[in-house]
Amino acid sequence: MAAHTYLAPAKINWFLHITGRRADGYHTLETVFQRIDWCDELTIQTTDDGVITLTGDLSGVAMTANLAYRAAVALRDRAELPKGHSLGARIHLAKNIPMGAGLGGGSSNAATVLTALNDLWGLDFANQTLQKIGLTLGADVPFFVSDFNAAFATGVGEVLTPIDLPARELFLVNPNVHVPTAQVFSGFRRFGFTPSLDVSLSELPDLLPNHQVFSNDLEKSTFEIAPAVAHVYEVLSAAMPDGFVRMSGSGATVFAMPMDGAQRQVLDDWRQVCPPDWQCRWVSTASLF
Ligand SMILES: C[C@](O)(CO)[C@H](O)COP(=O)(O)OP(=O)(O)OC[C@H]1O[C@@H](n2ccc(N)nc2=O)[C@H](O)[C@@H]1O
Ligand SMILES: Nc1ncnc2c1ncn2[C@@H]1O[C@H](COP(=O)(O)OP(=O)(O)OP(=O)(O)O)[C@@H](O)[C@H]1O
Repeated sequence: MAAHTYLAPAKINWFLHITGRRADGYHTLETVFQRIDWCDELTIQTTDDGVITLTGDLSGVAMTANLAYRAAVALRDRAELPKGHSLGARIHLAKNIPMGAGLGGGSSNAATVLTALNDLWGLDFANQTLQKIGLTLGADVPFFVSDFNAAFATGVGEVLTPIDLPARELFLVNPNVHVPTAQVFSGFRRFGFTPSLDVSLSELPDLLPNHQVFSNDLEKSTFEIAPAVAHVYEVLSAAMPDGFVRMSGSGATVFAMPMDGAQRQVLDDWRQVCPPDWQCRWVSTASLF
């Protein structure tokens, strides 16, 4: 069968407040996810031989541990097939989104495989069902399975309410360090966390770039684990004293939203001196589809 190519976008978290901890150890949170136009690319061809393979940029992650591969297996396990019928797929992954970056790259890969194979295999599961399957793969997967450009999320990130946010240009800096999410969550408590928001969802879009109201409760834990992330945060904050600077997810990526042309120029100038092994880029939150 013909091969189909899909873009898997990354996300940022505009803020991330920890609101509690479940019995299973996962933390509940409130956050706003928004997609950005920094994408991985997946090419998928289906077969009826019952074999699923993943090739391309596996970046040291064994195929069977890769979230793109695990998504295909999870979906196939849920399919009720007529006797003798078997589902297979050849998946090729081209990575652009850095891993362990707080950008949800692996989660986005998983979501893209779920939605694409649901269509190509003719399974027609409802999106809500795909989100539930996605949640077994990672807390960010349900957002990427949804078709929301931006969403307010609670739970561990699976209770989603879409919100309309304006398209913005953001300056992202990833200092090329891999931050283990588990270690970040295990260490944040010492630094305290933000009380739950008391703003209505309708107020959120206008309030969002307000540095005082919205924070990321994981920042200090990540800064301690990876001082390079703290350095990026300090440099961008110094460059834009009244701008919006925030770490995304559990890091290592920090993003800045310039408030005016002068701040945009400052970031562009800073880009010229960005260390060669760091990834510094402008991205847009405009809807991709
Ligand atoms: C930080 C975020 O990226 C925000 O978007 C997500 O909450 C991360 O969720 P995720 O990708 O599912 O995280 P994983 O990398 O699978 O989780 C690694 C470990 O981080 C801890 N973890 C993760 C998510 C969460 N809400 N609470 C946690 O305590 C758990 O110990 C988990 O075993
Ligand atoms: N296809 C994949 N792409 C990226 N990472 C993957 C993939 N499959 C498995 N992983 C593993 O999952 C981990 C988390 O990857 P992912 O990119 O989803 O999270 P992240 O970049 O840390 O973003 P966040 O912290 O927001 O979840 C990686 O560190 C990697 O070891």
